[in-house]
Amino acid sequence: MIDVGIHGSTGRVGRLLIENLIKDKEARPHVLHALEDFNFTPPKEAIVTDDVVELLQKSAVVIDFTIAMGCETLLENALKHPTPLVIGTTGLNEHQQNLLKEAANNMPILYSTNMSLGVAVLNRLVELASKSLSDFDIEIVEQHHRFKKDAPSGTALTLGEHAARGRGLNLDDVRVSGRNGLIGERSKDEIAIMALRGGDIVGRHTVGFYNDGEFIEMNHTATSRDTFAKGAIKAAKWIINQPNGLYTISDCLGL
Ligand SMILES: NC(=O)C1=CN([C@@H]2O[C@H](COP(=O)(O)OP(=O)(O)OC[C@H]3O[C@@H](n4cnc5c(N)ncnc54)[C@H](OP(=O)(O)O)[C@@H]3O)[C@@H](O)[C@H]2O)C=CC1
Ligand SMILES: O=C(O)C1=N[C@H](C(=O)O)C[C@H](O)C1
Repeated sequence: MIDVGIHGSTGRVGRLLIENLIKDKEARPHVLHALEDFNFTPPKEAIVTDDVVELLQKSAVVIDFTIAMGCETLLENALKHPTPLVIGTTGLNEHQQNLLKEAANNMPILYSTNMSLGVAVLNRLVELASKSLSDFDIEIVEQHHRFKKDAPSGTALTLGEHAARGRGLNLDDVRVSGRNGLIGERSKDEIAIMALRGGDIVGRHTVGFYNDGEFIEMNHTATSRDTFAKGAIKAAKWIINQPNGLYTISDCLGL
């Protein structure tokens, strides 16, 4: 039985991780890290703690769905207490992304801004389309629920990175985050990533390739957060058998 630790246990995804792990035959929710009280009843046999070191020391693998600062704390402590990690938290800044790469020298880490198979495939399709449709303008729109704290979504940024890579570009050099006022004509290489927030949208991403006389739009819509929880649990079972390094859900899915 794989003893799974959850960082972000009281969250929207954390709760689903617990619910799925309770039903799992190979893994169990063993250590639940929580800063605030649960708004549901956690499994009585699980260890509940606010100590991230205890979380790392008593888990065979830790799954993190928190916020960027929480993920940073986990990574800093994991450097001293190496443990296989599955990280889904988005909105990581440059320092936190570098910390992730440093930690991956000491333990296997799977980091994905989206744990669904559908988005993993969409990333590959976007990179191919970007390369093949070299004269098409690329625009990305993401839609999420009103509670989402970071923007644009990590998924949208990853899609943008694949689109840029398809044209030999660096997303940081060509990304447009908003348009307002007399901004002039659109440049050929720019890739816009726009965020919409409202309601209970789980996650919807549209990548459009627009040219004179025609356009293509590729869309992924998540209709249940369970998709992400199931993907993360699959990743947790996989990462514990990997050598130290930084992996994505595509590695786990064999894409
Ligand atoms: N990769 C993927 O497939 C997906 C990624 N995500 C990402 O996962 C993250 C969480 O999403 P979601 O579950 O909706 O968010 P929630 O706000 O519902 O949950 C966040 C969790 O993090 C905890 N937390 C907050 N601050 C800290 C901290 N400093 N240290 C430790 N824990 C902390 C909260 O605990 P408390 O309530 O006690 O403060 C809560 O349990 C986001 O970054 C989101 O973008 C979401 C879905 C899919
Ligand atoms: O916050 C969310 O809900 C989600 N966040 C992830 C992201 O930022 O891409 C993944 C998914 O879209 C849901």
